[in-house]
Amino acid sequence: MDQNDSYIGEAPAFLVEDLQDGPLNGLELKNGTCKTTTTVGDKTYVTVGAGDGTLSIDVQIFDRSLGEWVHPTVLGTKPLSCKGHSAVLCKNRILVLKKGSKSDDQIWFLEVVAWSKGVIGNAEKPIVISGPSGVGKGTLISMLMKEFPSMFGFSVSHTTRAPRNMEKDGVHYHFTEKSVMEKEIKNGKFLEFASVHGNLYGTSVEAVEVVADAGKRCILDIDVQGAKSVRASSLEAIFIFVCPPSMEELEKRLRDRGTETEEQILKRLRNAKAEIEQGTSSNIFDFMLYNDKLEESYEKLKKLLGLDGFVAASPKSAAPREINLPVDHSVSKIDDKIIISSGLEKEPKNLIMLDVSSLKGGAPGRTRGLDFQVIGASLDLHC
Ligand SMILES: Nc1nc2c(ncn2[C@@H]2O[C@H](COP(=O)(O)OP(=O)(O)O)[C@@H](O)[C@H]2O)c(=O)[nH]1
Ligand SMILES: Nc1ncnc2c1ncn2[C@@H]1O[C@H](COP(=O)(O)OP(=O)(O)O)[C@@H](O)[C@H]1O
Repeated sequence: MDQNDSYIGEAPAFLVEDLQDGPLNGLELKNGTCKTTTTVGDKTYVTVGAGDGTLSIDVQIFDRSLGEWVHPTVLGTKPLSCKGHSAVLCKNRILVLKKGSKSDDQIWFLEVVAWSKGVIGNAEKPIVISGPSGVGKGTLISMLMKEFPSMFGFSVSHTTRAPRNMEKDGVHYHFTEKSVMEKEIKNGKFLEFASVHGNLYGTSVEAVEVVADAGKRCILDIDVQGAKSVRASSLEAIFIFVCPPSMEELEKRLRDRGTETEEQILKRLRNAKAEIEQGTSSNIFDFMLYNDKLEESYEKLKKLLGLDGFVAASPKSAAPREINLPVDHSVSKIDDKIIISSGLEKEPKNLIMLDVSSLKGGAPGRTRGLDFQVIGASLDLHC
């Protein structure tokens, strides 16, 4: 087997020799340019990349107390292939710097053991909107997205229910077979999922990441069980519960929408009572929004989100700053600062100082709150 061809669970002899020499935090192994080791307690995490840029980064764990390799289940979306990588331990997570990758794909965190992409700066909290079927969640969200298209993005859920006439796969939902979705749930694809009105619904980690990566604030339309799961997750969000003015009005809206069978309407109305009870009595939600007169409710929603008086055409907040990571580099750590220096001896030393003191969020999702400073002139910095 080639030295770059090791798989999780298989321990090439040279690697074991390297590992038994003692902790090698963040150093690249002498025998394998694309493997890095980081020791956390008894375990040495070996991140294995490919030198030829064709394989993605894998994780192997060597349990030093047992002298054995452990087979890890690694959650989260894996980083794509790169031309090698560096690794350094910080704040109980392993910071992985990818070489030769796009500027928005260079920094990753391996959170023992789940991947989360490192993003410079802070994004606004996602918004979770819940409420009974027919109360007007979709209508209010559409109004918001229409008025502020560059500010908000919709988290496209997966569901096993059949599409309605006007619904498009990948836009309103990812319409999925039950067996496929159950398998994906087991594989850790979902941030949350629930059985609602007899069908499975779930928010994939990717659905939220895609919106955040586009620099937009994510809106999730999910039921109360889903909101409860998100509350318990690492995703920090604002939770809004939409209430109908009365059960009669809710029934009227559901019937007038004309998208459900009589059986489905009755099921949704039965479930609405429990949802309203839970939504209004639990501590899950930060705000209650009574959707009586639509225009008034929409104005209230904008106010909750600090958008009243906001001019939609005004320029977006400053674009995120990007690091231009030198392909050849070495990494060291002083307190909460990671020092990345250009590895080329002939070139003047260029330093990037990555500040990890304000890290927020994490797997599954994105680790935010990174800041950096460039010390040295010749590194390209896109601002
Ligand atoms: N937990 C969870 N609930 C979801 C998700 N997507 C949609 N829902 C909820 O499922 C319920 C039914 O949605 P849908 O079939 O589109 O019907 P509608 O609410 O009448 O438009 C609603 O309460 C949605 O908020 C999801 O990803 N997770
Ligand atoms: N404030 C309101 N007053 C009257 N009808 C409304 C109001 N809000 C929404 N509707 C209508 O009620 C129906 C259900 O709204 P919808 O947004 O699909 O609900 P949900 O997404 O919560 O299931 C739609 O036909 C919509 O046009």
